[in-house]
Amino acid sequence: MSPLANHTFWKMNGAGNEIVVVDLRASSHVVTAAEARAIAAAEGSHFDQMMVLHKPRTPGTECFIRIYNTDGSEAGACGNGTRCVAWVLMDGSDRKTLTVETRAGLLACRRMGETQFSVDMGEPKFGWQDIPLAEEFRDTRAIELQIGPIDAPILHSPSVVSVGNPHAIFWVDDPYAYDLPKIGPMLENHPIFPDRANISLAAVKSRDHIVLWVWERGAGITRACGSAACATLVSAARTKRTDRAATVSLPGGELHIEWRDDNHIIMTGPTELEHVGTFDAALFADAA
Ligand SMILES: N[C@H](CCC[C@H](N)C(=O)O)C(=O)O
Repeated sequence: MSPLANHTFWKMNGAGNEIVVVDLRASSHVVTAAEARAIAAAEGSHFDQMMVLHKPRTPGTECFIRIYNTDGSEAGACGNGTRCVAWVLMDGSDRKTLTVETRAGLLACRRMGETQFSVDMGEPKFGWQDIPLAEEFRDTRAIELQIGPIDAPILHSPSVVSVGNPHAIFWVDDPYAYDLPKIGPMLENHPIFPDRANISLAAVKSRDHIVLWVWERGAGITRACGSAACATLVSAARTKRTDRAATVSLPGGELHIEWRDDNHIIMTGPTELEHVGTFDAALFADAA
């Protein structure tokens, strides 16, 4: 029995990151920011990210995905949500691989187990204009950015990178020792980030283990952020803090990230189905 088949709405999570998947491949409707906010606010359809599937734009892909944050803004990448989409699209078949498209490009997905999926998140971009930053920084392994008193900053010198969306990673001993719900919004909206940024606090525990807590652009604190895990691993490897593969422990679970020699980042992790339904307005008031 395939648990996901014959529906157009799925409430899922990826390592605790709350994901709604909506299939609009049979429709030409494009969800507006206001609609996304209303769906996020309704009981039964709350999400950190909503993955809306549209008809494919590129031959060989299953769909074009629009990714919405809780605040209605759109993102180019969502690692945990992409794993959930892979499960939805592979469910009920013996397919093990498929490709989807987002604003950030094509993503190849692979089934690794019943509910375990890998996504090729593509290549990181380290150039300041690509992230983007508001001013030139030649070296994005550590940029001049700090909060707190000038002579005793609370956080400083993050690594910055784009993995389809912008990330800043601050290296700390214990992520949970900081008031991220308070600090996060200030850094997310700092003028150095013209498109805002996802803000991570990362503790390197060993060459292959990182503990991570994330304030997400447009969504706030989440229990896991796949693209942040990717951004953190490549930044850690680039600054010689870790090797090129590591387990990243987030509040909601663990992701395995590998930065391959061909420069692609492979993220592997769990997905979970919470409930299914049909995409119509009534659903959002009372999801089964
Ligand atoms: N939770 C996501 C990231 C969502 C993207 C986002 N908050 C943004 O860049 O606007 C993930 O698993 O990768």
